[in-house]
Amino acid sequence: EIQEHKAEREVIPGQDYVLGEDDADEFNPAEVVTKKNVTLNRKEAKRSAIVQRFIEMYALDWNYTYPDGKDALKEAATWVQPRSLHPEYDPGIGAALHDLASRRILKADVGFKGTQLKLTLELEGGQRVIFKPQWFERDHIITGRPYDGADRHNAEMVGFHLSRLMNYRRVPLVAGRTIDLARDIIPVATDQLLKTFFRKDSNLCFYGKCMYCKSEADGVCAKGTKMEGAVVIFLPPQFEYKKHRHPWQRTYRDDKKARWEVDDAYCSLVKKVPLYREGPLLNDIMDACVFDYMMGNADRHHYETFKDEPDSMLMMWDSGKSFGNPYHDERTILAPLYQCCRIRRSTWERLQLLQEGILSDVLKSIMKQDPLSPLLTEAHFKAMDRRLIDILNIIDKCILNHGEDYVIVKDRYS
Ligand SMILES: Nc1ncnc2c1ncn2[C@@H]1O[C@H](COP(=O)(O)OP(=O)(O)OP(=O)(O)O)[C@@H](O)[C@H]1O
Ligand SMILES: [Mn+2]
Repeated sequence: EIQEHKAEREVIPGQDYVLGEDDADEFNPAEVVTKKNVTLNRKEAKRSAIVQRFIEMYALDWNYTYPDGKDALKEAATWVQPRSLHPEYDPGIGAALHDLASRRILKADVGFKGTQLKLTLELEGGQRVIFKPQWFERDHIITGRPYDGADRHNAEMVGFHLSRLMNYRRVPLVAGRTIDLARDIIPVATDQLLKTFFRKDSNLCFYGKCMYCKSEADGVCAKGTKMEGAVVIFLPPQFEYKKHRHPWQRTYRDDKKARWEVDDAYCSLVKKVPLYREGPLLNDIMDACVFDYMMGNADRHHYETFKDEPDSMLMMWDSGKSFGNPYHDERTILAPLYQCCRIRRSTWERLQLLQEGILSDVLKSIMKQDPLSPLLTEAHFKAMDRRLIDILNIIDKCILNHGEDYVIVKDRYS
C-alpha cells in the first residue's frame, strides 16, 4: 500500500491516466465511465478501505468498563514506560478518557509549573490532573509571531489522538471537559486559588498562579459558570524528569536570530553533542517536529525526558500553542527535518499511509466521542492534511539529495 501510495503522489497533476491491463475487468462499457473515473473509483475504494482499517484500530469506546471493575485511571498509571505512555490498542484507554472527563473533582488548586494558566485537580480515586482552560472559540485565528497567543485547550486533545495515530504514544491521556466553576471548583478550591476568583459581567473568572498570571487582567472567564478545558492525566508521582533546551529553540526576540536560523549546517553541530550522537533523542526530535508542524506548534522551547533513563522518549506533552492559524504553515517548525534530512522509517511509513486526507478522516472519527467534539474546524483538518504532504515532499527531496539509506533510519525505538 505504501509503495502504491507513493507512486500516486508522484503522478504529475493533470496527466491523463492510461488504462492498464488489470483495469479491463473493472471497465464496464455499459456505463458511461471515463478513464479518469475508473482511476478515481479505484483510488477512492482503496482510500476508504485504509480509513476504515485505521478507524477499526484506533476508535475508542468511552463507555468501556473493565469486567473485573478495575479502576481505569489506576490502570492507566501502570502503562507508563520509558518509550511509551500507553498501549497502542487497549479498550482501557476509552475507559480512562471517560473517567478524566467525568469523575468528581475532590480538590482544586493553582497550577504547579509552567508559564500558562492552569489548575491542578484531584479526581475521585486520587488521580491528579491538569486542567487547561479554554481561551478562544474554535474558529479564532491567531496572527503574529508563530508562538503568539494563549493556549488552545482543544490542541491538547488533538495532540493525544495524533500521537496515537502516529503510533508515537508519547502524549499523556487527555480528555475535553466542561466544568461548572461554581459547582465543581469553588467548593473544593484551596484558598490560594479561591482568592484569584472574580466576576466580569455575568461570568465567573479566575487568574490562578503562574508566571503570566498575576492579576485579573490575566484571568480566564467561564461562560456564566461553565468553562471548557483539557483534562490531562498526571504521570505517576514517582517519575522524575530531566529538562533539556531544545536545540532548535527560538530566541523569542525579533532582534535576534538563533544559530539554526542562520546556519544551514547546524545539524552537524547538534549531531556532535553526546546527547544526540547516539540514543533515540535526535530521532525523537524529528518525530516531534513532524507532529508539531502538522498542528502548528512553534513553541517547543524545551523538552523533558525521564530522569536516569538512557532510552527515554522525548515527552511530547504541551501542545497548547498549536492550531493558531489554519491558513499559515510555519515551515520553520520543520527545521530539524530539513536540516538533518533524517526520519525514522516507522514515522515515514505512517505518514505515507495517512496522506490523501486519510489523516483528517481518521482523526475526525476517533475524536468524535470527546465531550468537546468537534475539536477542530474544517480548516484545521485541511491544514493538517496539507502539512503532511509538505513533510513527505521534504523527505522526498532529502532522499534525492542524500539517498534513502541516509535519510530513512531504523533504530531500536522505531
Ligand atoms: N501530564 C503530566 N504529568 C506530569 N508532569 C507534567 C505533565 N504535563 C506537564 N507536566 C510538567 O509540567 C510542566 C509544565 O507543563 P506545560 O508545559 O503543559 O505547561 P506550560 O505552562 O504550557 O509550560 P511552558 O510555559 O513551559 O510551555 C512540564 O514541563 C512538565 O514538567
Ligand atoms: Mn506551553
